Amino acid sequence: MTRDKRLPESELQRIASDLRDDWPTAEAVEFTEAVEYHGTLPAEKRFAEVLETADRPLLQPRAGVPRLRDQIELLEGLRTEGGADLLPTTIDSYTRDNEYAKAQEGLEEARETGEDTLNGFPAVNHGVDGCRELIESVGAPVEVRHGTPDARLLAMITFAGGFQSFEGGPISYNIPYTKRRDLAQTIEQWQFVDRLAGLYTEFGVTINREPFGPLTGTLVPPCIAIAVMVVEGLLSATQGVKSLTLGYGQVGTLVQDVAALRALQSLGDEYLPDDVTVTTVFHEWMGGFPPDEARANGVIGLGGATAAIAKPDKVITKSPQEFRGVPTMEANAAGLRTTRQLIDMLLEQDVQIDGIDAEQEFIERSTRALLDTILERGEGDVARGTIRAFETGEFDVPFAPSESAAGQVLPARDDDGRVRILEFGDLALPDEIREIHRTKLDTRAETEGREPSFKMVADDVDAISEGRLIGRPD
Ligand SMILES: CCC[C@H]1O[C@@H](n2cnc3c(N)ncnc32)[C@H](O)[C@@H]1O
Repeated sequence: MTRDKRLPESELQRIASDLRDDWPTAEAVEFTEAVEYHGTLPAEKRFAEVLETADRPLLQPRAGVPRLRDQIELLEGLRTEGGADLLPTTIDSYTRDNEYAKAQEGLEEARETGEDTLNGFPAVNHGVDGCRELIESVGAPVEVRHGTPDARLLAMITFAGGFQSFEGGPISYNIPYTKRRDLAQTIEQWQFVDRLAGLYTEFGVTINREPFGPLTGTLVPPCIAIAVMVVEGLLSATQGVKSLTLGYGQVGTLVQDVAALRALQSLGDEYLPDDVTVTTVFHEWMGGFPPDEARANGVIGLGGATAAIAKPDKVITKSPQEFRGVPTMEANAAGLRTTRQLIDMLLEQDVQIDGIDAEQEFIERSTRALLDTILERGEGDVARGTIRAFETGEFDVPFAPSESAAGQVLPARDDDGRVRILEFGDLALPDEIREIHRTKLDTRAETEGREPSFKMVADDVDAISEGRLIGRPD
């Protein structure tokens, strides 16, 4: 039975040795040697230290191409042309599905043709030495960004390869990313990842863990996103992780985004153990982008402005080519500079906005209601409680492809553009909270002369890519 219990070292070793059979590059992973290797890295490569000592929000893009030299060139370009403070390595989608043989084919084809045949960096195929060459060749700390439900081998190899930050979690990389993965199974697989990160930490190499805050990336109610972050943070902390960056995806409504980021930090500090350093990361809008690059820059600029007011520890930036997909280095660098411009212009201003405190209190009250139910369903065990609450629908994520989630929750924006809940399903929110959502959606319905309905949800999903925030009827 899945429990929120620290994985015994014997279990960690057994699983690691089984995983070695999954791809030949795993042979090179040797824990003690890897700890020594990390010890040779200079301070400016230590991810947690750079993040946790910064005096302003740090900027980090997403970026991943198949070949090692190209990845090095790309990351150095984003650092020097874009001003990235922290660097990513976005992993390809074959690797995310543990399809290492297909990733190998793609890598070999990329090497033959010079084409980017994969949509990311196949770190398992590059192996420990390839990862180390990458880490040594770029001028900033690097995080593994991916979307892998079973990320155990990827963690083994990238941790040994010098990476000191790793995105994802058992809910945030299951519910939004897969259809049939069993939640209990992904919780256990991520307990391995977190125990390995915890073990490196105990040997003096702090591995930063970043649960994936945006979830399905479109109109996710802040209380749901934050509840998932706290749950994944608790599961990681049990395994010995001491550096946690909780994430949140911009919804585009300034007051709600600032309130949500403040609630995220406050609830993270409250629920997670005192010896864990909790930081926050703000993902610029993860929904559909306008095709027009000037408008796309406007969306990115709003993200920068929001970050300047809310002051998260980190911002994941977007590019003006988001509508098209994977950006060029130049466009990705431009997204970094646009964000930086807004932050640098706004950061020192004393901006007072009414309504943020009230929204933050509402978000915190709603998040606590969800977390209380999860802990109650698990009789104090957050792993068990999470599984049960998803089974009953008391915990749920809108638009989730996963069969582990009921998928009954439907969000829609209120008259102010803030994300509210139209359909609750069995979500564990009490009536007085549900009433507030309904009242706010009724106000919008009155303004628009229509009933609150799924049509509002559909209109809101496309609104920003169409250049506005709320999907008002024409
Ligand atoms: C949750 C991830 C979605 C975002 O992740 C970006 N993304 C995906 N793959 C790459 C890549 N290989 N390089 C740069 N950005 C990438 C997409 O554009 C989107 O914004």
